[in-house]
Amino acid sequence: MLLQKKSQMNYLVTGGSGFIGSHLIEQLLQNGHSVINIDNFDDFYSYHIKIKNTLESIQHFSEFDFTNKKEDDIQKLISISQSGYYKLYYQDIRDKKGLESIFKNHTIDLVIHLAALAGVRPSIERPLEYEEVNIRGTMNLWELCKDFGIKKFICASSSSVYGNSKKSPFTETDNVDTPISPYAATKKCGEVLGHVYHDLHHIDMVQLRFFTVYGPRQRPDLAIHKFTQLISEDKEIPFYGDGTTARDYTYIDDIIDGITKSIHYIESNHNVYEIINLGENQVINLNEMLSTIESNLGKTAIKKNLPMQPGDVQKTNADITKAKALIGYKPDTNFQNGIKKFVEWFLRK
Ligand SMILES: CC(=O)N[C@H]1[C@@H](OP(=O)(O)OP(=O)(O)OC[C@H]2O[C@@H](n3ccc(=O)[nH]c3=O)[C@H](O)[C@@H]2O)O[C@H](CO)[C@H](O)[C@@H]1O
Repeated sequence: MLLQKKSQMNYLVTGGSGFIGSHLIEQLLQNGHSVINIDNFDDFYSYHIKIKNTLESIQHFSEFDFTNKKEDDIQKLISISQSGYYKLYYQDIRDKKGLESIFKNHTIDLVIHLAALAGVRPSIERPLEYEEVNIRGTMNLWELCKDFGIKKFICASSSSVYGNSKKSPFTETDNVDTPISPYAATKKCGEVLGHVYHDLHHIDMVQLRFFTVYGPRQRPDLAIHKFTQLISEDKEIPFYGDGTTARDYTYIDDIIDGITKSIHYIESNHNVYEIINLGENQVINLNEMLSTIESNLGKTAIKKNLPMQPGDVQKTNADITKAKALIGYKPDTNFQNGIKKFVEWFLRK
């Protein structure tokens, strides 16, 4: 269980049972802070994975006996995870009343908002739900920050806001008026509305543009995890396009470094509104990504070639000059090492 350390700050993390959130909470707790986790255990992927993420984030390593009744399992998780330093709320950010009772019960120094409906391609099927969660849900949090006087907010944005920009690498001052998926548009909208709350209500804000994050606990729908799973089961992988689409894949430890440095930055400065790219500034195409996984697994993929998917951008590449200069961001995981660590985790889990 948790180390009982002196608490320094009270952080509210939304989406704290997800991939990035659970790593962040683990780090914050290890640094002696108190954390409130709000997560709705959305069925975008199995709640079992989110329960395991949560337990790992609080360093609870005993077996969890799943009843396979979601509500019961989550209640059990809540009862074993609560401590003086960690509180888990099974709560949807669309439900403002529910959120309000949490804000009433706690003194919160800073919100780190990671909860979202993620995934570019599913957003084309369910655009209204993406709007409800990613825009209205986010506004609910800002409304409550306004009402409860919470002045520090870090928000997850995405490299997808750059759309099919031909300019490379992408800098924060580039025009991002041409997103190509509902998901990307909701993230851009979050940046814009966030500025309104900063300007009108003096909420200091950092918007982090994450570039396709991977590593242990990666979401199972993201290509690196999905390919690794399918190859290991000798199943076909859906391979979109001709293999030339490319991403600035970012290792989870570097993202956590970027978030914790953003926390330090926002806590030490006033009147802040910043958009910051968090990537590696390293472009890997789909062919290279696949061959790196294959060589780490010691297996060859069975490829099912499919057309490029609507909403998918051709290439991403983060200019991280601003992140380095402003917050001291220092990513240091190259793709080969990152995949090696990911596959080791995958084979262990
Ligand atoms: C450029 C962009 O929008 N990036 C965002 C997007 O990740 P991505 O869409 O970049 O991540 P992904 O892992 O889904 O896809 C990576 C690469 O794999 C390809 N692929 C994917 C799945 C599959 O079954 N077969 C296949 O070939 C896909 O075409 C792409 O070239 O969404 C994430 C959240 O969900 C983050 O917000 C990323 O910043």
